[in-house]
Amino acid sequence: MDFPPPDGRPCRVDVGPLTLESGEVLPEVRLAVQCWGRPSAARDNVVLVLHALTGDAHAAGPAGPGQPTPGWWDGLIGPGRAVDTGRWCVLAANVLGGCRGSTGPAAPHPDGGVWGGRFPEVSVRDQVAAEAALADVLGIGRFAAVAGGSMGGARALEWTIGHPHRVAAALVLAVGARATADQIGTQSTQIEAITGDPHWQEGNYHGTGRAPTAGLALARRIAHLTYRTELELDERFANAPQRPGRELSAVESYLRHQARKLVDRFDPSSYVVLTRALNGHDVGRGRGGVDAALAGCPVPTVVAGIASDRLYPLRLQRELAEKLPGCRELTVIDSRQGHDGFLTETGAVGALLAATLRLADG
Ligand SMILES: CC(=O)SCCNC(=O)CCNC(=O)[C@H](O)C(C)(C)COP(=O)(O)OP(=O)(O)OC[C@H]1O[C@@H](n2cnc3c(N)ncnc32)[C@H](O)[C@@H]1OP(=O)(O)O
Ligand SMILES: N[C@@H](CCO)C(=O)O
Repeated sequence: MDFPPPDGRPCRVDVGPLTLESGEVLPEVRLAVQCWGRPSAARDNVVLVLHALTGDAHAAGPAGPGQPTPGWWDGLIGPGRAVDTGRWCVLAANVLGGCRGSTGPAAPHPDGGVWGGRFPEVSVRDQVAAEAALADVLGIGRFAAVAGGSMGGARALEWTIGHPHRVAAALVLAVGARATADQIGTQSTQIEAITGDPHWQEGNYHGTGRAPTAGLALARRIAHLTYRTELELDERFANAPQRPGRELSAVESYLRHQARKLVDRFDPSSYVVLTRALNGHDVGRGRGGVDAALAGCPVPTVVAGIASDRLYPLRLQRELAEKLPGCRELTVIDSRQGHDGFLTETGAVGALLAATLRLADG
């Protein structure tokens, strides 16, 4: 098949059927893809960038019609940028289970309806298997690099452990080897906010005119608090009201705004499917445990975390750096923005990408 256009134009790629970790088979998997720069004849200069929970294939470029957010690593990808598209070809795909063009609960079922509540549970490993099938279809034997933060970091790590021969170098950012009790605790609370919404309808709400948007809004508010820091929020909002004399606090207004923006661009059942996948993230599953899985991974890797990240604290990246034989450096990003630093700290993330590509150059 032809490679996606080099100017970031969205396209969809059929990657065929996929057998999931659970044994269930998804009969037709399609991934929404964007690409910047041209692949070499050998297709050995392709860098796979992996988005986080609510991201999509739009890693670079502005927001626009049909594209509600600017690229999540915009500023890092392009001519002369950290990932120089004069040299590298950058590929991004919306994750399996997502709602931005890839096969997921809001996508068409082969019977002509919508998957809805019939969409099976997928794991981070299944998501990587779908990306590996995409690489097969596009004729990419080995990525020059895979890179991602948060859920994108979980997939980057799964790539290096599950498909080490297909990755020359990796950036694993703001993630750990498995979900922690704290993450599962807050994330399962978010899931319940959605599935407990009277409009949830067992996930079969598409086309009914009623969707669990109140649940999704609540989930995002809970999540957003875990993405930022106590200090940042207090410095920005303290205990101020949104308007003098009004009851609504500024931080509440801010969280409502974040929630509204997500509700406008994201499907609640995708949020549930992807959050469940994150809750099940565990590189040690079926591989003799975390230590054995990490010890068997030779891929040259840059590991990084954010000092103020309370969702994926630094101890998790320290563990990765200690136990991954291929880890070349552990970088700590100093940011007041907590977990979201993997999106907002452009300068530091650019340096990490540059370091990863130096590893790819051998
Ligand atoms: C994984 C992915 O990559 S997904 C694609 C990109 N990510 C997202 O869109 C995820 C959702 N957004 C975010 O998580 C964050 O906005 C980030 C990480 C992208 C950016 O963070 P920051 O630049 O620090 O933005 P911040 O958290 O301050 O939010 C700014 C918004 O809050 C609004 N805001 C600030 N204070 C208030 C308030 N008191 N009341 C209401 N709204 C407020 C601002 O007007 C601004 O609105 P806008 O985004 O509509 O322009
Ligand atoms: N802000 C990010 C954080 C999750 O890692 C997102 O919405 O995907």
